[in-house]
Amino acid sequence: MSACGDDDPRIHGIKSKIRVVPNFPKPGIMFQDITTLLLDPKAFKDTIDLFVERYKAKNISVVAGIEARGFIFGPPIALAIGAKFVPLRKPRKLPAKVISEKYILEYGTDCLEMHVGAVEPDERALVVDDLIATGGTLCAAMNLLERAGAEVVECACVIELPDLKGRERLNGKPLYVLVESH
Ligand SMILES: O=P(O)(O)OC[C@H]1O[C@H](OP(=O)(O)OP(=O)(O)O)[C@H](O)[C@@H]1O
Ligand SMILES: Nc1ncnc2[nH]cnc12
Repeated sequence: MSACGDDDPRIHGIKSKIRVVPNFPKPGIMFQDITTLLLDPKAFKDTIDLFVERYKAKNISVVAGIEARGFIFGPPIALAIGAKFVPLRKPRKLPAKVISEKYILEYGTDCLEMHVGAVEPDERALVVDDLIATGGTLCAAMNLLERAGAEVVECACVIELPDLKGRERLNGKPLYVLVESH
């Protein structure tokens, strides 16, 4: 599911504020830079509002945000829909007992961790990040939540790189994005 096909006038404004930086952090990568979106209060608010409108009546109790850029978009969504926010962090950042999931990136490998006890069995979870590329990060995030017994209702990203076919790694779990970049 994507809002790209919608005729919501806010989508064009959001897309226009995402800066594309060629060859960062490696040759051949077209880096989608959301820091320029954050510089525009209307485009940033429109981004949050679109997610809040979609999720406010879906009975979601936990928004899980992926380090680092999911920490920008996840908390305002969580506050607006009345859900708790759970950070999914890179290794050795969380101080208490964690569960971990390794994954492969477009440009390397990494691991996500979640605090044990942050999520209760049967909670309804939304996973938030800025971008889906290969889908490895979202897949690891969903695995963490499901290992804790939560139901992942949907994943939500600002940007999808559809050419990398990340959706195919989500095992049929719905993904909602605002803009696509080819
Ligand atoms: O779909 P995938 O191929 O898994 O890639 C998507 C992930 O890559 C980026 O994060 P990155 O790992 O660069 O970390 P950062 O946000 O800490 O810079 C992005 O913010 C996503 O989390
Ligand atoms: N092209 C890209 N731009 C920004 N973040 C990314 N994460 C993985 N691929 C990316």
